[in-house]
Amino acid sequence: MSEYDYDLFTIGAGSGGVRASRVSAGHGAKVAIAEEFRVGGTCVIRGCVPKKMLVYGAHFAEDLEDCQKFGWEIEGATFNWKKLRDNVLADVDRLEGAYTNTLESHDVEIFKERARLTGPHEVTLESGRKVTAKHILIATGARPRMPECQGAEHAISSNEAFHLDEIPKKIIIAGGGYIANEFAGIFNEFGSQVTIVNRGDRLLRSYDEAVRDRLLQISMTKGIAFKFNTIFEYIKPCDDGGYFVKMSDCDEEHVDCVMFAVGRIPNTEGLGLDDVGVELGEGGEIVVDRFSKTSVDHIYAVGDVTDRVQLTPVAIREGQAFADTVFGGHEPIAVDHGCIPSAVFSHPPIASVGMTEGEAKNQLGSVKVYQSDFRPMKNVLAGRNERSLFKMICDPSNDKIVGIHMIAPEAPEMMQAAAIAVKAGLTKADFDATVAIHPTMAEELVLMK
Ligand SMILES: Cc1cc2nc3c(=O)[nH]c(=O)nc-3n(C[C@H](O)[C@H](O)[C@H](O)COP(=O)(O)OP(=O)(O)OC[C@H]3O[C@@H](n4cnc5c(N)ncnc54)[C@H](O)[C@@H]3O)c2cc1C
Ligand SMILES: NC(=O)c1ccc[n+]([C@@H]2O[C@H](COP(=O)([O-])OP(=O)(O)OC[C@H]3O[C@@H](n4cnc5c(N)ncnc54)[C@H](O)[C@@H]3O)[C@@H](O)[C@H]2O)c1
Repeated sequence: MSEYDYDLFTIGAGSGGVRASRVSAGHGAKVAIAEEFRVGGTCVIRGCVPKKMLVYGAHFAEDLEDCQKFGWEIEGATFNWKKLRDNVLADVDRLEGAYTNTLESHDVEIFKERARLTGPHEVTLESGRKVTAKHILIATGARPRMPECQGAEHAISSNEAFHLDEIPKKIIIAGGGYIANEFAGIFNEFGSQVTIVNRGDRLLRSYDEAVRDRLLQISMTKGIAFKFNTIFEYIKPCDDGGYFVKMSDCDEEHVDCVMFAVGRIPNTEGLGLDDVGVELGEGGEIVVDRFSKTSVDHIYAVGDVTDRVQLTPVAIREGQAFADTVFGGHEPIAVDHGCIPSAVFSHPPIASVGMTEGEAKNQLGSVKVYQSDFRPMKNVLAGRNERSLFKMICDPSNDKIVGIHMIAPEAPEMMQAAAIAVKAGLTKADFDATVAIHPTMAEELVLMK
């Protein structure tokens, strides 16, 4: 008999926590998990999944415009936001059920309540119940950061964007990263007048400059407005509805909605981490080693709460590696955080793997850049004046590809395959040796000059 109630207690049933718990249970561990909101976490409930469905929904606006050049007559087509919203939310309910079933079918006990540490091996649940575990995994994710300005409480975050009663006629989105650009595309396609307000001077800081510039130019052509180096002074409710917003160096504006998308803060407050000696970093994130172990030997942390790379597939890998390391009888497994492909589901989307041209120049000194700047065939017939851009960055000393960057329809779908080649260390010559699939956009990958 173990001296503990469980071999593993996981706090947070999101991407990282669910994977870690299910796999640990599969390895034979007795596992329980606590979730204070909904099983599935950010990605499933109010992140990647419902966001991508809205991106699909929004894209029909352009398809309906473009299809007319392809002979379709669509008179009378209208958009019903509430129908889309409710269908998306219903699918989220379905997915929550599927995640719950997965845990239950692996005999993971689910506590649908908040949990916190009250001793090195003790977890106390909201209901007051105390349980003990040999190992504890913190997988509590992150939450939207809400900047401090007068009236900030009137703004929404991405959490609320999925539940709006109406699409705002006019919306200001603060931020310039993933969420701001994705939701700007969504709201713009649904007919909102969108302004992105960024504190800094550039969008999507970690992406290649040429690709970022292309998104900015296309977004502006679509009607999205941008303000850079601008900060909020106040947000005041207006008696007739909506809000008056004052930003630095701008006149007061009236909008229906303000959304903050200025980064996410790790959920570490009120967890009792200090009391048991778990070290936190400057941003409140849990400090971990290569194996996701915290400063306390039997306490681990994975996913956004560690603020390494805030992406679902990374949280899942960290959860899997933890489970295999602690309960799978493997040698300790460290997740490789190098060369992680990523995408921004803007309109059009961006996708990237490896170093940007700037990063490669800093690291390698000189680089060889190949490029393809083209108008996709579908856009030509549709009369849509939107050009796509592919960039390949190579190390001139050995021809190895160190980065690929794209902005194009379906760029994330193409990038997943291209990223395998970059991760495997292939060269420009390997791409040149591959016959194109014609006519596709992806063929530009093997035809870059
Ligand atoms: C709008 C949006 C869009 C996104 N789109 C993408 C995308 O397209 N691709 C991508 O890869 N990533 C995307 N992300 C990021 C992705 O969602 C996260 O990186 C991922 O969900 C992190 O997983 P996690 O397990 O660390 O945390 P989470 O999934 O956030 O799970 C943490 C869970 O812990 C629970 N919890 C917190 N504290 C406690 C407590 N004390 N007790 C009990 N439960 C607790 C929370 O309720 C939550 O369910 C997006 C994020 C957002 C916000
Ligand atoms: N497609 C995806 O994979 C995807 C989608 C959404 C979110 N995510 C993850 O979630 C994380 C959080 O997304 P995010 O968009 O909130 O953050 P982000 O880190 O991508 O971008 C934050 C932006 O806000 C700006 N900013 C900061 N403070 C500001 C202020 N007070 N006023 C105006 N602008 C301000 C920053 O300059 C930056 O451009 C991302 O880093 C990403 O890891 C991923």
